[in-house]
Amino acid sequence: MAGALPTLTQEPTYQKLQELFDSQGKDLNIKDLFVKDPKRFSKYSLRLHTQNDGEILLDYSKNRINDEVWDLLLALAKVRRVDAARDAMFAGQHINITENRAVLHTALRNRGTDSVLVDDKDVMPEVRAELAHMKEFTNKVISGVWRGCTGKQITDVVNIGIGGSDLGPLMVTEALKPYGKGLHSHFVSNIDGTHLAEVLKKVNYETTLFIVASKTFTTQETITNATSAKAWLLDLAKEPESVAKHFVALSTNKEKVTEFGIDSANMFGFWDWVGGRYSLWSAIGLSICLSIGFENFEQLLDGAHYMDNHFRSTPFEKNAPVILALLGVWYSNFFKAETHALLPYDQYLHRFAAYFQQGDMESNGKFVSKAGKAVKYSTGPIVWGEPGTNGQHAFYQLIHQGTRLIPCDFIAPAQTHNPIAGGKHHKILLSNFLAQTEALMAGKTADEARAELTKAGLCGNELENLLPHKVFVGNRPTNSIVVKKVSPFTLGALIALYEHKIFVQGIIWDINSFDQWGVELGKQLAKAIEPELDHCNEVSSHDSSTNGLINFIKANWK
Ligand SMILES: O=P(O)(O)OC[C@H]1O[C@](O)(CO)[C@@H](O)[C@@H]1O
Repeated sequence: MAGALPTLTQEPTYQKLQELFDSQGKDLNIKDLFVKDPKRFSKYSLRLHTQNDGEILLDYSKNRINDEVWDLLLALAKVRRVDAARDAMFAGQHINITENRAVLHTALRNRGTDSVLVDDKDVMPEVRAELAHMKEFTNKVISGVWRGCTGKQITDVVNIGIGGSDLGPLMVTEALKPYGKGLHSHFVSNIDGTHLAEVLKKVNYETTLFIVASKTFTTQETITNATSAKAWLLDLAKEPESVAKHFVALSTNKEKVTEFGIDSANMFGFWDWVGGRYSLWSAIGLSICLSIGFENFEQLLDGAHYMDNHFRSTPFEKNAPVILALLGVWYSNFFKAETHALLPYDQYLHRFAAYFQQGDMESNGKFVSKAGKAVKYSTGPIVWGEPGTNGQHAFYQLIHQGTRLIPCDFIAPAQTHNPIAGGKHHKILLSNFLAQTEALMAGKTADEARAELTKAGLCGNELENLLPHKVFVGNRPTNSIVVKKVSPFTLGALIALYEHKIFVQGIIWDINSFDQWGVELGKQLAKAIEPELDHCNEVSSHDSSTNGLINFIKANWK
């Protein structure tokens, strides 16, 4: 067993990177680098050949890196033993140390014949059995064999879950709408009664299937929403037996599912080695199956498996997740970038950034190392984004001319599912994507701006006053990921690409990317406050702000 690693900032390769950053890295200009090296695009881009859905292009040439920086970043991945950590994950070791669990969402999409061992037991037979159960159920519902309590065919599916039990299924269902099989999908996550109430207004109890998705089956929001949905059904259907026709559960907790009143025959299971934010590949993906059909769900798994193999077997310099991770480290730790934008140029991917807010921020939003020591460097960035071109008309001003450095990933499909107006919309969309990455990189100099203003007829003070506002400093880094089309396969590959990027960063930062203790404190305090809202007396047990807020609400809410 190799010895312990030094803390990241004591790592000689990290220190060399710091020196390189100080001496030249911080001043690298992407536009100049392109002028100096006509082969920059081919050097800093990758084409991944998939078996059936075309190539995936990753262009990372518009970054503030040169060969020296890049070699050192690749060396950093090596000295931080990313390869050993990756192999430990795939081998089912208990890398989630604070919960003493394996991390094996990759087993859920292990499409080969290999066994995957967790504590010396091959988990693949159970994984395959659960997939078979999902397939059987999906086919029954879509074909109309499974019927509601009055004999009518199911038309609407309501997934009740939150966090990983909501965001993944919702994002994928939206992304793959063109593959829909005709059922209407709805998602209820928020404890705010409005969320459930608005969905219930749209559905008919006779034709609605509720999927209660919760790994633990103890999450307050989900159990409260599911209980209210069950009461709504029973109120209309009158018969307790109707629950069996209209409720299924996705969980690791059989006991709680039964306690809730869902027959274990209508339960789809998974395992503690599937983290919530990595669970869309498990039974948690049932709402995806019902939306796009089981074959397409399998394609999604195939795409992720393809990326798993790429991550496992490709040298770091050609390894897409490693490349994205290292670029993120370069900007977070050396340029001190605070955020990272995900900008899909595809309306179907409108929940992609929201999905990876949990994927990234719940994984890498940690301030202590695996050994429990406070780290002295930045870890996970703030992840955000909206689809293009909406973002352009909202926040791109700040990306282009603000005072902060915001590395951006642009994601675009070469083909659209909706080539309306003879493909005009898609052509405009793609032109915007291409123009944005070019503009962010190249900027506009004062001379260029001056020439433009002069051409427009401005001169004298008027020109001089406007000039500084028209300058774009450029040199804003972007990655571009282009797929042939957003298909189940390419989407699966894209999601796995980001999952592994997050993994690699967690290894470099020496944090546990697989727990989420940071969500617990608020939950604990909410439990204490809830009964206080019922008391008639004013509350005085908290700080004066919290007391003031509670007492104001109590005085006004009825
Ligand atoms: O699936 P469950 O157990 O209801 O948990 C939902 C979500 O709650 C969290 O534990 C905390 O937000 C997430 O990690 C998880 O995805």
